[in-house]
Amino acid sequence: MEHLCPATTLFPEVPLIDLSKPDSKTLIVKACEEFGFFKLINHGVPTEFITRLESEAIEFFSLPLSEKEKAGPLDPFGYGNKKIGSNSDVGWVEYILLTTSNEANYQKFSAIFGEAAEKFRCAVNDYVSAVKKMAYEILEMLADGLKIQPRNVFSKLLMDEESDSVFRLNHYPPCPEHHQEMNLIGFGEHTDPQIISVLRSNNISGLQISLKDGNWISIPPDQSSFFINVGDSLQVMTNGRFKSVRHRVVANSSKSRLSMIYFGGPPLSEKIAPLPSLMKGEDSLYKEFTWYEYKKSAYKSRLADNRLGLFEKIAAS
Ligand SMILES: C=C1C[C@]23C[C@@]1(O)CC[C@H]2[C@@]12CC[C@H](O)[C@@](C)(C(=O)O1)[C@H]2[C@@H]3C(=O)O
Ligand SMILES: O=C(O)CCC(=O)C(=O)O
Ligand SMILES: [Fe+2]
Repeated sequence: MEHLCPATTLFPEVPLIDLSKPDSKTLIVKACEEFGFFKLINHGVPTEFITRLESEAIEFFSLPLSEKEKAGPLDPFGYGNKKIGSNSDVGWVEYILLTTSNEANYQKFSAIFGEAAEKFRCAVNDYVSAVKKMAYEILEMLADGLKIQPRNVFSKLLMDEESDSVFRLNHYPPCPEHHQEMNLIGFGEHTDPQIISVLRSNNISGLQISLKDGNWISIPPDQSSFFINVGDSLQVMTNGRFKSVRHRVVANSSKSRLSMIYFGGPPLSEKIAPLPSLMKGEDSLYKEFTWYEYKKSAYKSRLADNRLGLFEKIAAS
């Protein structure tokens, strides 16, 4: 099990974006360049969708393990416990992974919940639809802030019917005492492979992000806000101008953390390459690849690996 370096105590403020303010598109660009991460308020996602999904998730994670396991094994969707991915990564976490594009996932849940599965499905659908809309808006503000056209250059990839997006519910149970001196990892450090991730958690701490200088900072939780991560694909599309943020979750000693994350990805056939309008005579830092190729390689990697390294023209040191 991984040991953690302590998070620094002196840290810069994580950018706070108020979607209702007119200057937010410039601030979003700055946040994506400096941190690859920001906190979002006045987001427009109805609180009712958030609380309904949260109670459905609590209900599910409170079931006996033998019941929850009926929604497994991960293939790669369904219920997972401690194992993350298929390459020996583990964390103090249990979770549900779902595609956002087809309903096949839910068959596993019908087997356990019967008719109650429909309630769960509706709660996920309402929440994901609202969060997607907000993600489109952010991506369009990013295009405006970068002064590139068309303004749907990023958002159209998530809007596409073939968009390969994922939704995840993570539950981090309190970490038992005999594990505490291990400084237990809930979810090990990594970057998200997709374009953008939209994270919402309950009021329990644990999320940390890595700054450019390699120091880790703890992100105070806020259940009424969202946290946005730049993913590897957006890093490539901006030719490295935006950085995908390394982040991790530390297990809490006494309370359960619950998070819900929408990972907005492009269609599998999409070429992921720097946008010509952002290159201004520069060379691409990356070799050409499709999202399918990147994803295939990502799923063979360990959680903490630098997955983009393989696709950089000058190999990462
Ligand atoms: C170890 C792994 C888990 C992961 C697939 C991978 O091989 C490397 C990337 C991991 C990650 C991180 C962000 C998301 O949580 C996730 C669903 C994704 O798309 O990439 C996970 C993958 C997973 O848990 O299956
Ligand atoms: O659960 C969290 O707060 C973050 C988890 C995460 O980074 C992920 O699932 O990719
Ligand atoms: Fe992540």
